[in-house]
Amino acid sequence: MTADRGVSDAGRLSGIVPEPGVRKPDPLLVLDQVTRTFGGLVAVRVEHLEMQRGAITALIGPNGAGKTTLFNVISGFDRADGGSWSFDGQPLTGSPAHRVARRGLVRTFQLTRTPARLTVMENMLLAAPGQRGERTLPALLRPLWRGQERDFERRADELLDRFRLAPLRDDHAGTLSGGQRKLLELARALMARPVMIMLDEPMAGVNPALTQSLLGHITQLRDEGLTVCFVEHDMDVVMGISDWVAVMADGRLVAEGPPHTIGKNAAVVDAYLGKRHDEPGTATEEEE
Ligand SMILES: Nc1ncnc2c1ncn2[C@@H]1O[C@H](COP(=O)(O)OP(=O)(O)OP(=O)(O)O)[C@@H](O)[C@H]1O
Repeated sequence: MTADRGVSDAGRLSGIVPEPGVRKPDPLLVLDQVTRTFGGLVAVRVEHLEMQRGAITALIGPNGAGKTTLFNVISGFDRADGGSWSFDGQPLTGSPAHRVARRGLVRTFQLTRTPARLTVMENMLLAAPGQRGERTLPALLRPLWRGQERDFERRADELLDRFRLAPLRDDHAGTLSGGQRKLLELARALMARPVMIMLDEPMAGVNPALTQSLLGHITQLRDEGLTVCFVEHDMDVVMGISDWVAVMADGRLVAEGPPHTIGKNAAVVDAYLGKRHDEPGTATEEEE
């Protein structure tokens, strides 16, 4: 996980034509003709989308654009009706969540999934890869398993230190603030040493101070070589940390480009204004 390659992976996006479906110099995740329908509703219909390795890609769009559904499909928490996608050059289409995670693609959820009655450390260990335990492991191998447990605990402690959650190690997750839970969710996602993380609204419900801290952590992870895709409604956050922005509306990819180009893009303006004209705006839209 190092970005020490002369020009960073994210930097290699400069000069790419900002148009939907454009090819990237070193794509890690590639989607083709991905569709997901619910009854008669087409929630996702993405013709082609590439996410650059080592970059932070923001996935934005009005409410109901299909962002979470796309996350669910790719990460194996939902099924697609059609299409294919690959990760690091190998097919990933239709892989269930545990296999997707094993391949190095881990996602977080809009609403955190940190079991409240478990301690922070227990939450971390629950996210360890493999989840090998005494039930599944023959008694003879138990010493090996204990060794693995110690490795996981060491990894968990490193991450809790990194995210300044170490003092809360033995507290129940339920006692954490919304922002601390988001940090824990991020730390949990990193237990498996992923190649890419997909974060669904990582800043939602986080106070401004912790938002800054989370943003710093995400850019630092990118600088270490991690590929990041995140869904976000807060445009300051999107403009602040993303290397590239992909915009969805009505299930389709309607625009993509560097953050500074997106606000001026007619398709993006249409997507948001259309939404605003059709129905009462959301709090986020009204703030813009
Ligand atoms: N399980 C489901 N059953 C039926 N319709 C669904 C389901 N999940 C999503 N949808 C619909 O699919 C469309 C896309 O929803 P999705 O949640 O992916 O949008 P989004 O861009 O993530 O929105 P938001 O920003 O509000 O989270 C919406 O019209 C939504 O109502």
